[in-house]
Amino acid sequence: MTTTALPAGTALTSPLLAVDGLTVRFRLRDAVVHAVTDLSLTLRPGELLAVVGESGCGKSVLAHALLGLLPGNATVTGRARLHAPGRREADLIGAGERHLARHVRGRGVGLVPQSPATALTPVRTGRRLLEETLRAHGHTRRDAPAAAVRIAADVGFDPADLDRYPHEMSGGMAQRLATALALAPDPPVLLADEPTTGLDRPLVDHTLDLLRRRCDTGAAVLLITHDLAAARRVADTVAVMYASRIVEHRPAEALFDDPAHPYTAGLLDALPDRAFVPVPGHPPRLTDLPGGCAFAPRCARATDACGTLPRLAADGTGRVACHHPLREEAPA
Ligand SMILES: Nc1ncnc2c1ncn2[C@@H]1O[C@H](COP(=O)(O)OP(=O)(O)OP(=O)(O)O)[C@@H](O)[C@H]1O
Repeated sequence: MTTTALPAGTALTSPLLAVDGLTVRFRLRDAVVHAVTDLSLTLRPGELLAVVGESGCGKSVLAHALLGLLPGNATVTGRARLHAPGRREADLIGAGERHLARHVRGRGVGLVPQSPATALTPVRTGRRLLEETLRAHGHTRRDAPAAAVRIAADVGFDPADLDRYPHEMSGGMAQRLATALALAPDPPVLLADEPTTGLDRPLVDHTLDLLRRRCDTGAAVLLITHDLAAARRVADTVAVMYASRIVEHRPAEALFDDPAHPYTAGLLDALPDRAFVPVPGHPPRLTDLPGGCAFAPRCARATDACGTLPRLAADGTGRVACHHPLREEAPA
């Protein structure tokens, strides 16, 4: 298992969430999908960690593994522990469904799902969904209605639309309702999986600022996003995933100004306000990963050394898994 090095600049408080060596495999009839491999990270109070990477690299599976939401063909190994203030430490991987449902999902770790339209119960209005969630988490029958209106307004959902059913909502409205539902129990850790999908620019910024404010009051957010501009706007730390593994992890400013992994540099070069050149080639199939560095076939810096798997090693400000990193610092 990889040791979790703390990116420099991260506060030295105890983590709310500590993930160590998390690995997820899906069994298919004639293959195994390597969806998440030996993934270690911590999330501290006040930290907004953005997890970025191309489609299919394992970001959503990571979030679902932490909440015990994977289907029956998944095997999950490794450790993930939630240390919420004032509560008993929870083992997210070893805990049974009953414990996760009662004590972890919602109140300990909230999830803004990637496809809210399919996650929302279709036969209840937005108001009913929100009020029921609030009442399940300590609000009284009397104060839940006002709290529902307040939370809806906070996420930019017009309270006048709360009596709509999910199928009467646009994708963006469903997205905001899903965010309101995840925030209603006030969880210390929030996993937000592409929470700005379907929103126009002002609402994207509104949602990102809302997540930032949660962290500023001591909660922690793991933001899964394709949108590097979003990560740059609000993240304290960024973990870049490639083909199921973290390949770089460091404070956002250092990562955006001075990336070490050629893949990170490629993602940044693809931004419209930079070179606007996509990373050449395609990610490998997760059923057929090479033994060495999975990025090597797309990497201009690859050499024979890349035939062996690079270790995710600490460097000056964070961690990188590369035999030929772009930064000056020698691995620590
Ligand atoms: N139930 C499943 N059975 C088999 N493979 C699965 C299953 N669920 C996910 N996968 C595979 O796991 C890999 C990681 O998927 P994941 O949804 O985490 O990607 P992602 O990085 O979140 O991508 P996106 O940004 O497109 O959502 C993909 O190859 C996906 O096809």
